[in-house]
Amino acid sequence: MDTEKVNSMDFGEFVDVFGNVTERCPLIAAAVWSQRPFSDLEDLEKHFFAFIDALPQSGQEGILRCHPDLAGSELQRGTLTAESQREQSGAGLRSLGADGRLRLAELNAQYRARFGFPFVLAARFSDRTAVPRELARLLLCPSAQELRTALGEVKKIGSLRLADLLRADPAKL
Ligand SMILES: NC(=O)N[C@H]1NC(=O)NC1=O
Repeated sequence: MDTEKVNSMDFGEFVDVFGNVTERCPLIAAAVWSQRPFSDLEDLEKHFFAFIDALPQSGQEGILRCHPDLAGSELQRGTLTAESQREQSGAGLRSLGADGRLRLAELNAQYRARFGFPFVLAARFSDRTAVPRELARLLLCPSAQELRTALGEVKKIGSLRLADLLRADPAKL
């Protein structure tokens, strides 16, 4: 899909296509549509990220809370969004054994209790061994930077999703 195609999309089509660039936050795509025309992928991405950066802390935490747990029950049930299901499955989280799932559930719960939002990590840059290791590491870090770190992961996920969409044939979306 080229930039011209993106710029020609009406509001409904744009939100249908880009609504899950940020997991379960179609409002961001709805706002970004008003910023067209976009010069290229980088420009489009810049608008998504600028929207996130401009939110108050409560909005940024809201974005994090829209993310499903890594290796949570939705992954096992297959009820995640298509993107999330692919990312988590690709990282091998679906094939974790019962012990691995339990350990991650415990770490996810500790993280949520400590920071007040769920642990978010770009699964496509990770795997089932690295996810619990990273979670355990962050639990020992000072909390001041954690919101910024987590939003960095949201942006990595968004970048990869945007790149996939722009590579895709619009007829197959
Ligand atoms: N919690 C969390 O990080 N969820 C996600 N990460 C990712 O790459 N896909 C997700 O659903």
